[in-house]
Amino acid sequence: MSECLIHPRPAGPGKAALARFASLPTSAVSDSMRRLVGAPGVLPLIDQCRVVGPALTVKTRPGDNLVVHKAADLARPGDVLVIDAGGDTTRAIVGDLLCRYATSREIAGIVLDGAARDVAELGELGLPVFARAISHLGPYKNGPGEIGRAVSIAGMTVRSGDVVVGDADGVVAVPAAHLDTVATAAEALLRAEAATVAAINDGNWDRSWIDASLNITWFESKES
Ligand SMILES: O=C([O-])CC(=O)C(=O)O
Ligand SMILES: [Mg+2]
Repeated sequence: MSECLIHPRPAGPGKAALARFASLPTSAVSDSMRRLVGAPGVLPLIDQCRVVGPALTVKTRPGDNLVVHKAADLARPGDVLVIDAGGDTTRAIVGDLLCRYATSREIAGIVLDGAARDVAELGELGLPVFARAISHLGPYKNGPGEIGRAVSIAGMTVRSGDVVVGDADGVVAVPAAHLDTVATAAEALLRAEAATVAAINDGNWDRSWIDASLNITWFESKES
């Protein structure tokens, strides 16, 4: 027997707060948090990887997934399992069976600071899985671990109840206390970017900001 600490869950985001993130890209969300929050290197393993949902955090011993199975039993429909496996990439922490079970429990996705396997089957299953690496070496099932405490995913702190947004660019977690502020900023950013796209398409994107920010020295070429 090994230890598994299980912390109480926070209330989590309301439906309206979650809905605001449904179509926001990760890039706009992280830009709206001063470009300081992200999990570089934790990337989607399958195509069409888009997930939004409250985090249920898991800290597991690197190379071992016993507590991840426990967390899959405790998760609520719509949760994203956010697993800190210490960034270890030698052994897969999740694979086809665990992901099938997660899907049967309506878990929305998995974010893993570690490795996964059975990638072909995961593609067929369609569960959004984000991981640092792929490894065919399987996990041990001995524990210990912890469920529901703050974890670190490639340097990004995630707490249970934070909103996880994942897409083709990776994953970002928005602290539960800042959901409305970040969503409002991201929505404004998307409106501004849409205006820039229109200007590019019309051939009139104002480029004066580049020279305004640079102290340029031009060297004459010999030919001139
Ligand atoms: O053996 C494991 O626990 C991981 C795995 O491959 C699966 O869940 O299919
Ligand atoms: Mg497997």
